[in-house]
Amino acid sequence: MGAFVRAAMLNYHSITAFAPCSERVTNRVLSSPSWPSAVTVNFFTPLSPWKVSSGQSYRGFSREVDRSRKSEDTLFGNSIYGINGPDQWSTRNDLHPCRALVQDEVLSAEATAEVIDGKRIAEDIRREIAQEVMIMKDTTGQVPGLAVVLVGNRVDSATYVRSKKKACAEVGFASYGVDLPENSTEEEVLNWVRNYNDDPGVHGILVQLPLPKHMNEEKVIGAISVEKDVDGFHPLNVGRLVLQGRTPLFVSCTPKGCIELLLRSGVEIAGKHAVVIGRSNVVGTPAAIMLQAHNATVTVVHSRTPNPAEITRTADIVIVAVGVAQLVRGDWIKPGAVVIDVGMNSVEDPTKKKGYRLVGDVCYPEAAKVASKITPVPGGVGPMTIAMLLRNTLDSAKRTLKS
Ligand SMILES: Nc1nc(=O)c2c([nH]1)NC[C@@H]1CN(c3ccc(C(=O)N[C@@H](CCC(=O)O)C(=O)O)cc3)C=[N+]21
Repeated sequence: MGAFVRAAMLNYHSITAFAPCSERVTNRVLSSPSWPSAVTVNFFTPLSPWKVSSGQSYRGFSREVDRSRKSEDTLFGNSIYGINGPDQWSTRNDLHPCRALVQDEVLSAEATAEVIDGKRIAEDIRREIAQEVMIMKDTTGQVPGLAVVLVGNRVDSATYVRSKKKACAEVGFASYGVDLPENSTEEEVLNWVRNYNDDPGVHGILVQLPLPKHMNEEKVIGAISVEKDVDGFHPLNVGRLVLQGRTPLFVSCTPKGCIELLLRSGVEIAGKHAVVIGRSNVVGTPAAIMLQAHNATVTVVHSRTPNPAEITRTADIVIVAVGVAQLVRGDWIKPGAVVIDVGMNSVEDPTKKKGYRLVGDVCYPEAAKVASKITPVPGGVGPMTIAMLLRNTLDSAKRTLKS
């Protein structure tokens, strides 16, 4: 072990390593019993596009590591499969007033973009679904059933689950579900999943994410029957989405909702340059694959992209899903581009009754002056996510009843 590593180890809560030694170093340090159970590991590669200097806050691959979790080994895999690390966007800490940094012509322009009304489009889809459910009930005596597994007491999760159940009731679905306490075991959650897997009245199973920290999400999602994975999160459905010609049974609801918004707003996708900002499993990555399948040329911009604004400015279609309030400014958008904002960030707002309001990942007042079409937050992608969940559940029921 070199002097550098020894020096790093003196600081018991943080370790910095330079690839390619990082995996060896971190594993060695973390397996040492003298280390506290949680440490922060920073590692840098020769490709890191920023400089490291002591005492300065830097954007390294910094990660809280809990040694009690076995499956976290992959966090340190700087391998041919890629460099693992969290996505941390460096932005100004305070919510900017949405105007300071853009050019004068953007500031003085009118908001000319057509608003893509996700709420209205989602209502149309729900009406179509309700119609089909009525026919199904008349002809087979059965209706689609959705089971929602909620674990823990996150207020936002409880709200989402409530709106999903309400949406189910409105279109005539049967709704099943269980609310488990925060301290439930993974085995209990798995048992509920298996129970719904075997229940012929259940056509779709949704395990609300995130799960409590002591559970392995991958394992729980993997336990959902592929035929009932209406979230499209099961690795088999994801794999089939990626492989050309292998149609997945279900596709993740949020990116599916984005594509549906584009199609129903008359936006041509084929031949266009689409930029997807964000590379998550649930939105960015599947959205990029789906745009490609619609013959767009796709660029993925992420937290390590050195010039995100410049690249995004070349896009005809922009889908943003990073979870950073108002990251995308008006001057990131090419005049006439179509902007789909997946972000849902709650920011303090004393003028509101609740004390907060929702903003997207796009600075809407700026972007609406440059784009030709744009989705609002709320009332854009959010309602479409729920509509696509209902659509997936209906498709699942149709598939079962046919076979
Ligand atoms: N297994 C799983 N599947 C999910 O699909 C899933 C999940 N876990 N965990 C959490 C996220 C989040 N999510 C939303 C769905 C609808 C709105 C929505 O309808 N939003 C409205 C209202 C927002 C409001 O006013 O609070 C809107 O944007 O207009 C938002 C967020 C699904 N998620």
